[in-house]
Amino acid sequence: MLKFYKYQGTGNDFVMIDNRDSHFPKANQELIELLCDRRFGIGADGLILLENDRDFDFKMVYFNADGKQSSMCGNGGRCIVAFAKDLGVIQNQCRFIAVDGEHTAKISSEGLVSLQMIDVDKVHVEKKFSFLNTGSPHHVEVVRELDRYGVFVKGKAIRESERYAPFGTNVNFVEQEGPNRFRIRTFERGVEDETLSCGTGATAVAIAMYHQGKADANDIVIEVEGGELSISFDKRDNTYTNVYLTGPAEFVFQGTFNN
Ligand SMILES: N[C@@H](CCC[C@H](N)C(=O)O)C(=O)O
Repeated sequence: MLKFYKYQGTGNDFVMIDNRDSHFPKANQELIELLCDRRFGIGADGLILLENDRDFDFKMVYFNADGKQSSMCGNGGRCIVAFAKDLGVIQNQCRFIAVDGEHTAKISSEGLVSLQMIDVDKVHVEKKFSFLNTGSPHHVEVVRELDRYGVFVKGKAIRESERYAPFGTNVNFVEQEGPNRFRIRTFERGVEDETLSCGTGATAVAIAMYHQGKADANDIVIEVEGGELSISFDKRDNTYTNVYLTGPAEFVFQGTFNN
């Protein structure tokens, strides 16, 4: 019997496992895929292990719904902070280690989790899109009529295109809603579908829009299908630093899985 917890951050949902005693068989890709399966398992966009680390409050190990370990997950990072607090591992602030390095985070009195993301020193800008890495790789493209946009078909084609082979990319389609406010829809690598939110994606869009002069504040609101995220940063010598991703991260339910 496997004890699990389910969390979500703006609709990006995760199976959380307290793996401080190292009991979880993390090489078992089929099991992780099954746990994330929405019909035969618990259902989630990804699975996250909370583990002990000698130098940090905890370690985050992230797997996409396809069962493979992947790059950083921003919403998952915010959710594991809420999970660590619920387990009593931390109080309202922490320092943890993930695949892309060290992260700090704070939980506000309203329960919003603010997660420091990696610095970004490269934004590749083309006429029709931009590409940057915010812990995970992101293609960012401004489109019209986002509501009716073919996110699945167009996102999948870009994700699988020669340009991003062999590793692929996440794909964000963006529409400006107002000054320093954007709405996005994201096709996620490893889920191979549109998700309701992507934290590293929202961060990438905020930085890409600022970088191209479509935003002029260093605090940007990103509306995602599952809610609202805000991204703040400083720009120094062409590097985006003190990048913070802020939004809700909530416990949904817990249970045991018969494996
Ligand atoms: N949902 C995530 C991104 C997770 C990683 C991504 N699917 C990848 O493999 O690149 C987020 O909130 O950042």
